[in-house]
Amino acid sequence: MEGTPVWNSESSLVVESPSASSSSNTAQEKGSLINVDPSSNSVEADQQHTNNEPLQYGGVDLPLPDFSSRLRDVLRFSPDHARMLEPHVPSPTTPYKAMTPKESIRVTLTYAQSLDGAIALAPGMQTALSGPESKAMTHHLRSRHDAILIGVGTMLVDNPSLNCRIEGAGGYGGENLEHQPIPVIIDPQCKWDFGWSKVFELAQKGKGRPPIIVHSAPMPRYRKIPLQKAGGVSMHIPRRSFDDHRISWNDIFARLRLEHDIKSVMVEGGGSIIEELLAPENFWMVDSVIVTIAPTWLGKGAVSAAPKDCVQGVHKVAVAKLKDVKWVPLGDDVVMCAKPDVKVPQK
Ligand SMILES: NC(=O)c1ccc[n+]([C@@H]2O[C@H](COP(=O)([O-])OP(=O)(O)OC[C@H]3O[C@@H](n4cnc5c(N)ncnc54)[C@H](O)[C@@H]3O)[C@@H](O)[C@H]2O)c1
Ligand SMILES: Nc1nc(=O)c(N)c(NC[C@H](O)[C@H](O)[C@H](O)COP(=O)(O)O)[nH]1
Repeated sequence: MEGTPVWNSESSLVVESPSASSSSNTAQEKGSLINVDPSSNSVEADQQHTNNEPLQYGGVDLPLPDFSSRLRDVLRFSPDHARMLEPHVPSPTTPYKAMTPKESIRVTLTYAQSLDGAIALAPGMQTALSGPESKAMTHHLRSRHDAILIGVGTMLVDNPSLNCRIEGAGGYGGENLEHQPIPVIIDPQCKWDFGWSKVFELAQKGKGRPPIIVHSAPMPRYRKIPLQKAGGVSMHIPRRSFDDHRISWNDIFARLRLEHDIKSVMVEGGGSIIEELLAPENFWMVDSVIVTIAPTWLGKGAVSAAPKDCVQGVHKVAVAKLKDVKWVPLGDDVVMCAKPDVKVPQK
């Protein structure tokens, strides 16, 4: 389809951050980044002088301008909006709800949809739905989670950066890899070629962390070696059973917590992943739902975020419900923040 809007790809930076450093897969409780200017969402870098040669005037060296935090495509999110979202993002005081303390991980399900409940124009198509303000919100959310999780379908279609480009995050004016989430890709059959991805490029540049790939089929050496060389991790989790190719979400979240100390994960899609987590057997694992609704209709044939229907006895019932709902207008979009209205099953 011609003229389909897509999100801008990763920023080529005018000035390299001096502090790119080694990455670690050990997660930490995350604090908040302070973003000072609510009126602006991106900072254009001054392109007039980008190398490290001293500027000269009449044979005299002039002091170099300070570009350290003036990076192209760096995003800002208004502190007022950040405060409104605060009860819906993980913080060290948010109680865990999982079954055992070891399995405790806070899960935020977040995505953008049209007015007809679609997340992309067609299968295999990246579609920009979030406006600039809600895009900045997504990156603010990324800064507040230890990990960001997507399905391989999204990875193959979108080739996303999966890093945090909020001003002050590591590689974007901040130190090391501070506030950069660990990308987690659910890729049961090892289809993703990490070596040719943006995630790889950003990890090499110190602007994002190397990923964890969750798979159930054996990972071939030609995939594993570049992954491990870059500091990434292959996490083998067997599928549920012989006739169910899926991996259990309880296993995925428990292993992320137990083996990598990931205490919070932001699930960004795509369609199949959202549908699975909204299903009654999984929805209790979700702590927070944050959905951006964009003022557009994508039409029939679009990729929907609709879970399988639910029948109790002979009656159809709602699949999933929310409570503590808050609506936050952000630019032309509206963002719904809420908590699942479900009981945690007892073991
Ligand atoms: N609007 C948004 O917020 C948003 C967000 C993300 C993706 N998208 C769009 O969604 C589309 C991709 O969606 P999709 O449904 O094709 O792909 P997906 O990203 O949901 O990935 C699906 C794949 O993940 C794996 N998977 C999922 N659950 C699994 C489980 N329990 N066990 C084992 N493997 C599992 C399977 O291989 C499956 O084929 C793209 O068009 C993308 O642009 C939109
Ligand atoms: N919040 C949101 N609004 C959208 O309009 C849209 N298309 C996505 N899609 C999510 C998906 O994971 C994308 O691939 C990444 O959002 C790409 O963004 P990055 O390169 O990682 O910054 N997400």
